Amino acid sequence: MVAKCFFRPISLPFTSFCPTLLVSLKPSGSDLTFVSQLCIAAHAFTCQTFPYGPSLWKGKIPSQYPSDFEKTADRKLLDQCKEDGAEEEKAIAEEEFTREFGIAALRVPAKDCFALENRLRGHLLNWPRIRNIARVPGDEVGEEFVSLLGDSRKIEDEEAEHGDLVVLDPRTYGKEEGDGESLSLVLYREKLAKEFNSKGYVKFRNLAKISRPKRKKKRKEENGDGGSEGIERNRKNEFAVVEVVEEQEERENWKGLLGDEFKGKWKWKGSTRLLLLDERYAEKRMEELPRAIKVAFEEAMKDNLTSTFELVRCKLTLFYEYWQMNEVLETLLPKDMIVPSAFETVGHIAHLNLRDEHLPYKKLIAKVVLDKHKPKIQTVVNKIDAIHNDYRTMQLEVLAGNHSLVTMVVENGLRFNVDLATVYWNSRLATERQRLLNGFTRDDVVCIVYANDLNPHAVDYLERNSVLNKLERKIRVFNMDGRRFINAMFTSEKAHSITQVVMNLPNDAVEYLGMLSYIVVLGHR
Ligand SMILES: C[S@@+](CC[C@H](N)C(=O)[O-])C[C@H]1O[C@@H](n2cnc3c(N)ncnc32)[C@H](O)[C@@H]1O
Repeated sequence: MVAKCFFRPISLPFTSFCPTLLVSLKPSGSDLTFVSQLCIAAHAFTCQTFPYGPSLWKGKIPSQYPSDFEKTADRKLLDQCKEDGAEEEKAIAEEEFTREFGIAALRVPAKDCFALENRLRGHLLNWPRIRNIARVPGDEVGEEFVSLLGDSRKIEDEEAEHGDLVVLDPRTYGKEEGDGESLSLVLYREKLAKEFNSKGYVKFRNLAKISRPKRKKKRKEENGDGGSEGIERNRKNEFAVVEVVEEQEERENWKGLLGDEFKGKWKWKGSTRLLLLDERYAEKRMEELPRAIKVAFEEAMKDNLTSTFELVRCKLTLFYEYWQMNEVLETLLPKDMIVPSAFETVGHIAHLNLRDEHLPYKKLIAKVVLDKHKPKIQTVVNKIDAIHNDYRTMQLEVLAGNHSLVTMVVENGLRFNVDLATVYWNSRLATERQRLLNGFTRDDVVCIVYANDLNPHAVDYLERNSVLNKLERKIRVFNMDGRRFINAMFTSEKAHSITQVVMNLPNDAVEYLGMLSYIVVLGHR
């Protein structure tokens, strides 16, 4: 089961992703010691055994892909990234992140699945984002079909009524008859078809549905999409697929005859669901399973439901879409490199602060960030220089996604349009802004806010945003140097009504105090 040992400090829980807070990737001296010690502990642990749960290093790579992950196209791509300075947006070979896991499951009647899930919870698969009640194609069977073909008690009644079927039915299910040959499903279906009367499908009306391909599907086939099925078709919308592996062959036979819709219901047992069992039971037989499962099985046997309570082997396939950003990056970046695990978000923009060592891989990192946080994130940028201009705007390089740096931020119920190319914005200040608001008292409430910023773009956005939030009548906007603004305010009669001044220009604000005893900073908002 264990494919490879993988020791990466980033796997430690305290480095987990936080969408709004930019976690520093450079620990301070004392932190570093702490990290190293924990890493050693983590290494010792992973060396002995793989932790519970799915991992790109644990699952089986589907046979059509290279078995040595180190030499995949992505690895070559990385080398290429280094050579060409990561100029192009890199495509990721998503298929190479597909992993298959063998697991066991209980097939149970659909109507009982929630009760059984509750009852057997401790024994079910507990992997992130994987539901332990699984559906497989064809597990839904209409009541008419159950009574028509699936329920053994009803079939017995039918047999008594229609002598021919008594002969045909056992052969359909693969049993030998007098002549030693097993009757094909085609013959069985023909026999059923003879039961139709001239008015139409009175008795077997659902067989009409079976014979007729669905319109939607037909259209798909015309478009050339019809060939892809099973995993390929599912994976467009899903990050994981469960397949029952034991019945593959038989199912294919039924599928050929009756169409996709019925390929999973070859035994006509009625609607069923799969309860995925914990990974440690993957290879176990029924008698080796925990008592709770065996008791549930015995109860089902007593109720004569054995046909819909069985242990089956499954293949759980996880696709690129399943894996988290750090899991994908851990496999893509060089082993000794700390994986960027966090970024700041401003509206639709993810703002990275990459270290120098990441720069050769910046496009690849950005692509993974984009893939893993769509649709909320549409653009990934990296800060390319420290802020050292008066307007405090950042030099940003767009690494992936659309190139628009104009975005909408919602904070404390207010909406702000900002253009990161021309205006300073820092989502991390949201808490500080809230703290300031909390500090105001009833007596501090002023009907008019005097707002000033040196940056004309910031002032432009301030005006737009005050309109956007229907506050334009309560805000007076100025575009002046802070010193002049404060002097002007406090030499006018407006000074009498001002109780608070907020000034968030940390470097210089203190110099603007001038004649004030206490000061507020008014930024571009
Ligand atoms: C740290 S940003 C804060 C922006 C905004 N108030 C906020 O909270 O997001 C500092 C702001 O001070 C403005 N600024 C810089 N020098 C200034 C000056 N001399 N007078 C007035 N505003 C100034 C910058 O344009 C920038 O928007």
